[in-house]
Amino acid sequence: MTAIRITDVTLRDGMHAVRHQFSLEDARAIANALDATGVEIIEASHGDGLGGSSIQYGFAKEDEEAYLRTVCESAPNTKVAALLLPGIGTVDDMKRAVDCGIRVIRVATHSTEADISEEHMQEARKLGLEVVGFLMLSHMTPASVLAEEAKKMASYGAHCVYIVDSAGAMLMDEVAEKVSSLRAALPPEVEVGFHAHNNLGVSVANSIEAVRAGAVRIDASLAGLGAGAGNTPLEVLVAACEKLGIDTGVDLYRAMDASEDVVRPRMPRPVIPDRDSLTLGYAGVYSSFLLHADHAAKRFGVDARDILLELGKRKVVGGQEDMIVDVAVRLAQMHARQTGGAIST
Ligand SMILES: C[C@H](O)CC(=O)C(=O)O
Ligand SMILES: [Mn+2]
Repeated sequence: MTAIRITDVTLRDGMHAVRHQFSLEDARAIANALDATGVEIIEASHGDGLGGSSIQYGFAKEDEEAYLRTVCESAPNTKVAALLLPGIGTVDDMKRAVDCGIRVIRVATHSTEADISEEHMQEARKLGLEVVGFLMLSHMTPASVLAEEAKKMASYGAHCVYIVDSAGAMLMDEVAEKVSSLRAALPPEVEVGFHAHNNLGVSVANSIEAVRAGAVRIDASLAGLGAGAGNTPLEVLVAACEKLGIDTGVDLYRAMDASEDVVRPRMPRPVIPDRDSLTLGYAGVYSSFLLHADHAAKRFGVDARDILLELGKRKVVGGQEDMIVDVAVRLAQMHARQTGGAIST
């Protein structure tokens, strides 16, 4: 029987969907419920990883250490992971996270920039952490280049490297091609993982396709809570895997109950492919730009879809959040020129 290892990202990617406003009480309740499901790893941190709480990415409600400690204490049977984007989070942030109890670090870079993960991965290995590489916005990068980037991460000490569909822009054939390319390029002891966003409504299908192509680690979140139209819904993935004879180690009823009773009541808006989140997948834009684009659209009186389409054309990557306002202002100026009106701010 095929077996996969699931990492739940409700308390990290889900933070984007709640503007990083989970309280310690929310963290406790969700971590507790996840612990009971049997999921192997829970990722927790600001949506943009350690050190992400800032004017650029949005301030978190709670202090980072208090948040991590709460999750670790509330999930005693589960390994806790933190995300780290070099340049946002530092080696010191990682050491503090280890003091709080994390056992896995996931180091994320743009899919052509694995080299900036070297220092963080080597330090993580010295700290005895399980090390995962995260190649973000993988839809922008050809399979052969992703394989070379993944090999760099493996040489820095990664135990696993992920294809990350940050924009939810990939369909099944592309997932199969890119996951197989990593599987063929990496040493057998280095695992391949897959992280989906549901912007085109195919996160579960893509995740299954990834497993068929050789991925053994898959990300998911309760009720799909995550950036854009969310991540692969954990409970749906588990049900689909059971039907296909894929062992996830997760209790289906407990995952359903955690989703329904603990996470859905905490969702400020439905996490679905609506007109704006669908545009992310269609245009190939980083899912965590959604709420920033919605905010800029309201502020400058333009359509969020026009902002996202323009960002897609410009191939904007994570860290360029300030471009969202830039594009919104330009669209508003264009509109004002055409109608003879003024720009609202
Ligand atoms: C920082 C991003 O939210 C990481 C991630 O989950 C993705 O790229 O997708
Ligand atoms: Mn994500």
